[in-house]
Amino acid sequence: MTEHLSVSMPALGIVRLAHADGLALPAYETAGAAGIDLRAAVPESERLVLKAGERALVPTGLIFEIPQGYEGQVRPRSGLAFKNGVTCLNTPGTIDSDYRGEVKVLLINHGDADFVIERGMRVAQMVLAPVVQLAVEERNLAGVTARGEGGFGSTGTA
Ligand SMILES: O=c1ccn([C@H]2C[C@H](O)[C@@H](COP(=O)(O)OP(=O)(O)OP(=O)(O)O)O2)c(=O)[nH]1
Ligand SMILES: [Mg+2]
Repeated sequence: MTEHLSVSMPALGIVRLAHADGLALPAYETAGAAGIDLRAAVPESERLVLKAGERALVPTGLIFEIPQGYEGQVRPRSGLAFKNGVTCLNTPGTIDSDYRGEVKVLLINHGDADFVIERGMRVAQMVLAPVVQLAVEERNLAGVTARGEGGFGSTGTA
């Protein structure tokens, strides 16, 4: 499902760790999908049970080489959130382009039943997005604007 992608775009590199052997690599499930789904690389024999209210770091068994100038955003899957109350606690999780560790998904079970994570289950999705880095400068005063200090609903609701 990547034939339509521009060849001028840099590729996302993926290095598979031993515990992801046999799992499908993340891929765009449809031509217009924003994210690639991340699969749980938990051992077949030791299903991960996320009790109601519990959180867990779910291994993907993958190291990503994200091109410089991009980030990975780990986001929940709406199906898991709607059906099971299972979501990413730190959404969107930030994957830095210079991170070379295993990507993990921080799931939390907000539902009222145990949630069993099986090997290969698609537990989250990762959206690649461009990022800008700006120089950081300390200043004595901030410039005047019409908004000023107004915020947190200052413009009303209607
Ligand atoms: O859901 C996530 C979020 C982060 N990470 C990894 C990749 C990321 O590049 C790194 C650091 O993430 P972040 O900057 O959000 O965490 P931190 O608490 O600021 O840690 P650090 O001090 O290592 O930056 O942890 C994941 O594997 N999954
Ligand atoms: Mg950080």
